[in-house]
Amino acid sequence: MKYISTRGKVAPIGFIDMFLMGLAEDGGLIVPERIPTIGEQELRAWSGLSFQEIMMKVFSYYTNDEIPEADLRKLIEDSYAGFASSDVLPLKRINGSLSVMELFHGPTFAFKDVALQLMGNLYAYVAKKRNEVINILGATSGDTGASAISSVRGKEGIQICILHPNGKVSRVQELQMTTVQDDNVLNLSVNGNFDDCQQIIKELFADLPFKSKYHLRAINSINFARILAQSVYYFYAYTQLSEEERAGGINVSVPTGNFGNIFSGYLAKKMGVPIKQLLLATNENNILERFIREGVYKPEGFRTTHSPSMDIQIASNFERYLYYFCGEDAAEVSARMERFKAEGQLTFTAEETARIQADLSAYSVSNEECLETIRKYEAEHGYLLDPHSACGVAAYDRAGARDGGAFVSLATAHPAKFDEAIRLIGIEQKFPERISELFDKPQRQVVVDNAKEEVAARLVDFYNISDSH
Ligand SMILES: Cc1ncc(COP(=O)(O)O)c(C=O)c1O
Ligand SMILES: N[C@@H](CCOP(=O)(O)O)C(=O)O
Repeated sequence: MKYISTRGKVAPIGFIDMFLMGLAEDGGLIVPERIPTIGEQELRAWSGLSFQEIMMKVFSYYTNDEIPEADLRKLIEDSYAGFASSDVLPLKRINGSLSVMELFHGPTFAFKDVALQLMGNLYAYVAKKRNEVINILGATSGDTGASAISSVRGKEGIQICILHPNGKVSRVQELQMTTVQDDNVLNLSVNGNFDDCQQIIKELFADLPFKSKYHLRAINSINFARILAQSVYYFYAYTQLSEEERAGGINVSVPTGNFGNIFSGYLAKKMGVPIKQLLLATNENNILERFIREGVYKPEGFRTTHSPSMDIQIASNFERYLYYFCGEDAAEVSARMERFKAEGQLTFTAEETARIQADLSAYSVSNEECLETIRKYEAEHGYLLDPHSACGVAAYDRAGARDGGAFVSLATAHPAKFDEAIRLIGIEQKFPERISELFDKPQRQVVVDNAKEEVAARLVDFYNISDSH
C-alpha cells in the first residue's frame, strides 16, 4: 500500500513515511492510493474478535509489513491495556433500536484516546527503530491535546507542543493538559479560537524548511494514521451487534467537528462495513450540516456552545471527503480548494448535493436541544450523556432513519469532562478519581497571541532547550 495526496503532488510513500509526513507536503491531505475492501464473509468471521484483534486485521491491510506483525501486535496490546473497560469500547443498549458505543474509557476520558494511545506508542517505536526526531505539533479544542499529551508525556525522543484556545476549553480539559509537568510537554494557550490554532499549525506544517528543520509531526486528524485507527470502531460496532440487528446494514450517528470522526466512518464504509445511514451530528457551528443539506460549504460566525470540542468552522477532513466525491481526481480537488481559498465558500449543484446526501445525512443540535437531550436520557434511561455525545443522540432522535436496522450513536466523551453543561440542568455527577485529583495540581502553560510568528518562536525555544538535555 502506498499513500498519495488529495492534491496529487506527493510521490507515493509508504506507511511510516505517511505517518511522519502528517499533512501532505503539497498542502493536501494524505490518502491511501486505493482503499482495500474487506469482503462480507471475512467481516462475518470477525464477529466475536476483540477490538484489538480487529484493529490488527484492519491495520494489516495498510502497514505493508513495515512494522513486523509481532511488533504491531505489541503496540496495539500496549495501547489499550490502560483502558478502564475490559472490552475497550463497551456497547450500551439504550432502547429497542438505539445503542451507544462508549469510546471514552481511555486515560483522558475522550474518544481521541482510541487513536492517540496507539499513535503515541507508534511515534515512540519509530523514534527508536528509525532514529527519528519526533517533535509533535498539534492544535486542540480540548480533547485531542489532552489525549496526545497523555500518550507521549515523558517518552524518550519525543517532544510535544499543543495549541489550545485560551478560555475556550472546559476546566477539566484545561487541567488535563496543563497539569502535566513533564519537560517534553509545552502548552500554548492562544488568544483565539480553535480554527485559529489549527490555521497556525497548518501554516507551520506548510513551511517545509521549518517543518523539516524542526522535525514537526502531526497528531491531529490531518494524519491519516488517526483516521485509520478511528475507522476500527465502526468495524467493531458492526461485529458487536447481533445478526438480526445488523441485517441490511447498520446506522451510525457521529458527533463531528473537524470531520475526522465521521470521515473515519466513511472510510470504514468504503472498506466494506455495511453502513446504511451515516448521520453527521454537529452543534450550532453547523457548517457541515449546511454543506450536506444545502450544498454550500461556507464557514460562518464562530459560536460558543455546550460542546466546546466541536466549536469548529473549518473542518480539516472535508478535503478528504471532497477527494472521493470528485472521483479521486486530485486536479479537481486542487481547483475546488483554490476556489474555496479565494472565495471563502464552495457551492455544489443540485445534482452534486443529492450525491452528497446519498453518502451522509446531517442534523445540527442547538444548545437548548443538547441540554434537553442530556436531561431526557438521564431521566428516562438513567444514562448520562456528555454534551458531544448528546449531539449524536439528539441527531438520532430528530433525523435518524427508522426503517429498521440498529442505530449506534458514538459516545465521544465522559460527562465529567463537561460538568459546566451538566450543572446547568441541575445534575450533580461524581467525578472519576483521575479527574477529581486534577483540581489540586499546579498548571503550566504559556499564553500567546494568535500569531504564527510568536508560536514559531516559542517552538524554536522549546525544541532547542530540550535538544540540549
Ligand atoms: C468529545 C468530542 N466529540 C466529538 C468530536 C468531533 O470529532 P472530530 O472533530 O474529529 O470529527 C470531538 C472533537 O472534535 C470531541 O472532542
Ligand atoms: N475536537 C478536537 C479538534 C481537533 O480535531 P482532530 O480530530 O483533528 O484532532 C479536539 O478535541 O481537539
